[in-house]
Amino acid sequence: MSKTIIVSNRLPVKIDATEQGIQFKPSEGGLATGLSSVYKNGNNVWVGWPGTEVADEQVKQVTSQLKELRLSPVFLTKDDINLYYEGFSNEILWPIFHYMSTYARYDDAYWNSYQQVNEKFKQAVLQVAEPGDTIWIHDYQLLLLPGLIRAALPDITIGFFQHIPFPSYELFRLIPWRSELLNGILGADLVGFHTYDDARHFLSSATRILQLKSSSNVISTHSRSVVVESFPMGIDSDKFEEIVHEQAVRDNITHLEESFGNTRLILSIDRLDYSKGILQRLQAFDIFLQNHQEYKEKVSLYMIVVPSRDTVGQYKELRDDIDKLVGNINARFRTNVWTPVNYFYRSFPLEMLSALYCFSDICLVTPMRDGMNLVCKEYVASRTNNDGVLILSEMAGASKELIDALIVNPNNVRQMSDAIVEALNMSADEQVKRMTQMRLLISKYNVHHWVKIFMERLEETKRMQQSLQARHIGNKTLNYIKRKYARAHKRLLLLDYDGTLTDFNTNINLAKPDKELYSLLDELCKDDRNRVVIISGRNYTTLEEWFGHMKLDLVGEHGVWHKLYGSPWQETKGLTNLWKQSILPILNTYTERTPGAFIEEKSYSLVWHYRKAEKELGDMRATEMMNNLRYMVADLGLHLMPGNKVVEIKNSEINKGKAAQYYLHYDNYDFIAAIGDDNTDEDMFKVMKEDAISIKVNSNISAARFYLEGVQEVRDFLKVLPGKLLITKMLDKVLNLQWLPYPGKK
Ligand SMILES: O=P(O)(O)OC[C@H]1O[C@H](O[C@H]2O[C@H](CO)[C@@H](O)[C@H](O)[C@H]2O)[C@H](O)[C@@H](O)[C@@H]1O
Ligand SMILES: O=c1ccn([C@@H]2O[C@H](COP(=O)(O)OP(=O)(O)O)[C@@H](O)[C@H]2O)c(=O)[nH]1
Repeated sequence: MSKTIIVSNRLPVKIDATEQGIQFKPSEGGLATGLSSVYKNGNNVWVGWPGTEVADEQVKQVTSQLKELRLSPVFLTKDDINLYYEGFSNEILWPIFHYMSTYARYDDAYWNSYQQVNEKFKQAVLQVAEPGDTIWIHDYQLLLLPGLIRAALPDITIGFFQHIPFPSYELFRLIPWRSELLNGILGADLVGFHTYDDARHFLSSATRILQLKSSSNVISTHSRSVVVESFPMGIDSDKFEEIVHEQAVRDNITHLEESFGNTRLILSIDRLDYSKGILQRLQAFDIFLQNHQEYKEKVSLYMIVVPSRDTVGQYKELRDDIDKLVGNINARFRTNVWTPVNYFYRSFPLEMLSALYCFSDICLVTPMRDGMNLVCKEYVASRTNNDGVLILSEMAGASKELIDALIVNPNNVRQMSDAIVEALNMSADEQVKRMTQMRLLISKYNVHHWVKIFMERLEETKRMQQSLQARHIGNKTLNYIKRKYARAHKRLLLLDYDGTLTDFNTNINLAKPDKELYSLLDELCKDDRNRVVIISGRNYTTLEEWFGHMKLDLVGEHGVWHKLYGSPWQETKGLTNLWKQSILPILNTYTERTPGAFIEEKSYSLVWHYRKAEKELGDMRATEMMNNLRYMVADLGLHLMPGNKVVEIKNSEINKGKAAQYYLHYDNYDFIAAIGDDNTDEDMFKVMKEDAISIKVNSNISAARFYLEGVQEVRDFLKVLPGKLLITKMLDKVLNLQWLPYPGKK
């Protein structure tokens, strides 16, 4: 039976070495607490670090004890912990991803260790992985792992989920090893984040830094399509609702009632982390106490800070700063019967957390940045009476869902202090109204729902990839096409130029044919059975200059100009270009506003190029321009054609489909191939007969039957097409029989 292998830096349990021997305690932190409800299903396995250095002589025992829990340990040495965990993960990635770039310390030793430890995790996964398994990798400590596993197991299903924010491109690109990290993540089939913004930022970094193409939320890497989406993580809400009724929790609530009497409690729970906004929260509480003497002895802050990463410099400092500020506030406001801030620097068992969630009137969750934040969700799930108020930072992923909380900006300490006053004065009805909405959401979008939709999407992604992969021309398909080619008496080859025969160049005049291209075209033209046509959007003068001397047919400007080999150029009759006077000034205004953009004027079309402009700006301007021109273009009988970093405006009766049709009617061809990479080539694919060899380059979303990755693959394909057949008649029969059904035109 196939299984899911969960991989994260930390296992859901950590080692607690006591005098009685080795024991395991639950790990803190959202990832471990959230996923531990899930991995227990079926025969799933969890691979990760048991949270501390383990002496060599204990490795065997720890491994076998963990194995019983279906946990597979990765042991980290002291150096690994210093350099990979505290160093690269928590002194580079954590601050950058939480928008605190000045905290980052770029160090080659950290990077080397990060690579080595990701490799260690790969080995651990390979030991348990079997064909058919699904591997689900979690978080920023393991960004290289999807790529490493993909290289070892090319067909395995890999999901990757990041629990912390993905920063904007401007932050991410600061990291010296940004390309390696992105390539690592893209080893996955599905990449998930908590919020839409994180997914959008990732797409932007991957396409800009790695120069990859994307269509909506799908990135085309050189060998696969990777889907990027948001999956906001939920909690095990039933668990939090049910535990409220347990005796241990009731006892804890009684103790809290005894200790706090009528004092209203504001709850704050975090790991020690500068991203959690603990100091700013204390400042807000300080302002609240200063400005609202009426709450003296009536309101206390109950603040739990769970020790975390306290060997990292910034965390140590933060701990000292919290100690000081708590001391300062208490020293100034404390009375004989009241402590304003009840501060605990340690972790608590679930039964105590649950009692605190139930007992506290307000939960104050105000991180400066947080991937999701599960504490606020746990508070909501525990409010079985539907009362209580949640004050939530707009910088927490959870704020995108919990819109009925009092939403605050954690940098605005006055606003937070005001929100405390508003919460203390909120009517019971209003509390119930808000809490009921939030509880419905938390219960529906729980952790099981999160796992389900992630896994379903992962399966769907794999199916999509497999169907696209089937269109890629591999050896078997190539043999089939070669056979067809060899048997044919009259062949038609319709070849687009830019992006198909030659790579894109930011300078359009430099995308010239080279020796290799000339020689392969010569080879094809030599055969009298072949009619080779370059069918391009380029103007005819350029085509004449580059190919006029060859035994080729040429089609320029998508069909406006036409030259049969041996005849002069011909122009399509009845076209007008008077419309240019109206359109050109509009294109000029967009060119003025977009550095790098330029206009190409052809005899019957205008092209707005932005290949030299900043990509996002160019895309935005192109969309704006098309919206602006839409009605005018329709009135003038023109067609707007978005392409790869271009928008072309041309007569609506001209397109590559019509140009191709001319050839289809011209003769009776028994082998037809059409190859192109752009939107304009889709018109050509759509008029092809069912048995034609239509091939889309660089994108697998097309009406074409087949797909090739890049110019070099097209060239290699055209080179081997006339070559010797390596298959026997019998094999040919098998291949024909096994041939894929025609995928249908879109
Ligand atoms: O393992 P540690 O270094 O001790 O840190 C604890 C975990 O912190 C982070 O949690 C994140 O995941 C939560 C669940 O998705 C999310 O609510 C929160 O916003 C994140 O900060 C970290 O992502 C984990 O890898 C750590 O184990
Ligand atoms: O003493 C404690 C305090 C908190 N938590 C848990 O730690 C997690 C914190 O997750 P969150 O997403 O809020 O933040 P993270 O620490 O992962 O950044 C929550 O599930 C808490 O219940 C815990 O196990 N023990």
